Amino acid sequence: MLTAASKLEATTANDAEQELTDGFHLIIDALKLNGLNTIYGVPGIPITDFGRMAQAEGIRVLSFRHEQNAGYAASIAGFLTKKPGVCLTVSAPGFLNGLTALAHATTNCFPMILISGSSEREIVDLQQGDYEEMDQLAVAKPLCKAAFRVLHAQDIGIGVARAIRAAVSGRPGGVYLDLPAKLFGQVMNADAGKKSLVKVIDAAPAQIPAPDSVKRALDVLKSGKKPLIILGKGAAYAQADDEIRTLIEKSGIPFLPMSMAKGLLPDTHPQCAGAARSTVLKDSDVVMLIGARLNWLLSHGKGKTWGDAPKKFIQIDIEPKEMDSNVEIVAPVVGDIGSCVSALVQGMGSNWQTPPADWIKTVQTKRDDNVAKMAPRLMNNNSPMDYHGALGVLRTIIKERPDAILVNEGANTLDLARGIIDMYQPRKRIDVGTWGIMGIGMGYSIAAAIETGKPVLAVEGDSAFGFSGMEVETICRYKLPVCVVIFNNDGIYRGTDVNPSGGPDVAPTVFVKSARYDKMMEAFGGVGVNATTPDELKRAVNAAMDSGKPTLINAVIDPAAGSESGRIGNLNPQSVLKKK
Ligand SMILES: CC(C)(COP(=O)(O)OP(=O)(O)OC[C@H]1O[C@@H](n2cnc3c(N)ncnc32)[C@H](O)[C@@H]1OP(=O)(O)O)[C@@H](O)C(=O)NCCC(=O)NCCSC(=O)C(=O)O
Repeated sequence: MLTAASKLEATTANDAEQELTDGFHLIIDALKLNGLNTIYGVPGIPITDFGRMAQAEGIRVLSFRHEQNAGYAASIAGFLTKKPGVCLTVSAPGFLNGLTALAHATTNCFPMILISGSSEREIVDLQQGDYEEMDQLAVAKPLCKAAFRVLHAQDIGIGVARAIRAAVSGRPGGVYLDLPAKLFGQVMNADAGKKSLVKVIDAAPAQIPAPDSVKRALDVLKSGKKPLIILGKGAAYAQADDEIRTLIEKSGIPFLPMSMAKGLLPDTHPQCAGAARSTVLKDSDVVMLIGARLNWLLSHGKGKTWGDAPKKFIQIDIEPKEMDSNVEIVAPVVGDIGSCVSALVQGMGSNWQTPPADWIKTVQTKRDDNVAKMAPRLMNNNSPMDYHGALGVLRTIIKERPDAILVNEGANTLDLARGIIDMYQPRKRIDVGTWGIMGIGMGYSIAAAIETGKPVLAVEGDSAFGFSGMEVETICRYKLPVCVVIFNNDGIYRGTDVNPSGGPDVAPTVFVKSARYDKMMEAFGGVGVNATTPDELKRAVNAAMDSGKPTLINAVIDPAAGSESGRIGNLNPQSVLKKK
């Protein structure tokens, strides 16, 4: 509805006044009607006024410095809330910047809607050279789950409803909503406009698994002498935390969390096999995947990682096409994770046999060995720091503040932090996801602070931070409780590579030596700290988490620390320094 200040009035033939609305307000009303009250975006033609009006109407509008970061923010907002995160961009270049995040959301199965202004259809279709001309709908289509264009104000309600339903139902993903500039100004009768809006009922309906499939899965699980459960980020997304915990504990089966599923049950849980990863993948005989895909992160379910022992896979996923995508799935269970896990728990009955004691013992021994081997390395107070000394401090801080959100990206910084920092609560670790992408850091941090109200600790490689670093201004502008720690070892993987040609340029993996990223934060009124020892790092992070002030800590890491194997993972926390 129009505000008093912006009411548009028209005079009918008999001089009676008729209340009108327009495209701007219909879009705002449609979003609000469906509980979408936050927009992440970058203003500009033709959506600047839209952002202003949305803010005036009570939507939280967060302006970023680059659309890709706003898009990543929207994507992770979708993961954290199960509602589509909304990103708003300008035409062509802004749209393209946001598109990377939309594709990322689709790949990661996060619900997100990219709303983009676009130039005039008539001119675009005749390719007459409009301002920022591009057939955005056609470009977006292959990169998202669904794409819609709304041409008439009376269709806005349906367009927004379809976008929401497409984003969250079934396997969630990214949706593109194309709004040509002319649509915003289209005027229509306010009553008719209101009636044209659609409140989406039951946007992501429960998908109950077939009873036969549940029985089959339980029969296979029961047959295992060395069973394993793998939890993926789909399990974290489902917000079926209690059901999942019950399943794991009732079954007595060791579980391996993928990185964004860490904390669904604490990493310190006696059944957690995170620190016995190689052993459980190689030696297990029955593997139940819950919201995890057999993609590159699980070596496609075959090869050396999985050892020679024959395996039977059970898979729980909402998407039937996921089954048999890499190896044979002997017991597919198709449905939403909450419904599937509840059905499995019910089917287990009251006299479920926990796995043989020797399997449990093997897993526990391996885990305890790995944890014990790593422990002394986390205690050093070296200067410059190594990864273990610095991460040892952060591990303790997260243990003491288990509800903080940990954002993590980088190569070595990612691979080592994943293993070293234990998580205790669901959906507290957000990271590079399915693509192993660089650049999510500041967008994720901003959305995590906005959506959860919790303190955020972003642990960033110096290279990874560079992709979204300008958003520290956004963090300061909105006074968000985000503490960014940059593991600064002067380069990508490490800062000591040399130019083999002997020429004047530094090696492609090397950055400015001894850079002071903390000064960036100070430039915008935040707190900047240069930390050269684990003790200094600990003090600075604790101060930031206590104060909630935007803080950036330049953690000075030995430039020779780090390994190139970080680029594909498989970096053992115990061996990184030996590999350099
Ligand atoms: C799929 C993977 C989890 C597999 O990695 P692995 O190294 O095999 O496993 P992990 O990291 O989980 O564990 C390594 C070892 O540490 C052990 N481990 C795990 N946790 C612990 C704790 N808490 N204590 C002690 N030991 C531990 C674990 O059992 C393994 O030992 P053992 O059991 O003894 O083997 C990883 O490859 C991954 O997530 N990769 C994503 C990488 C990524 O996205 N990179 C961004 C691209 S960077 C980029 O763009 C670029 O560089 O270019």
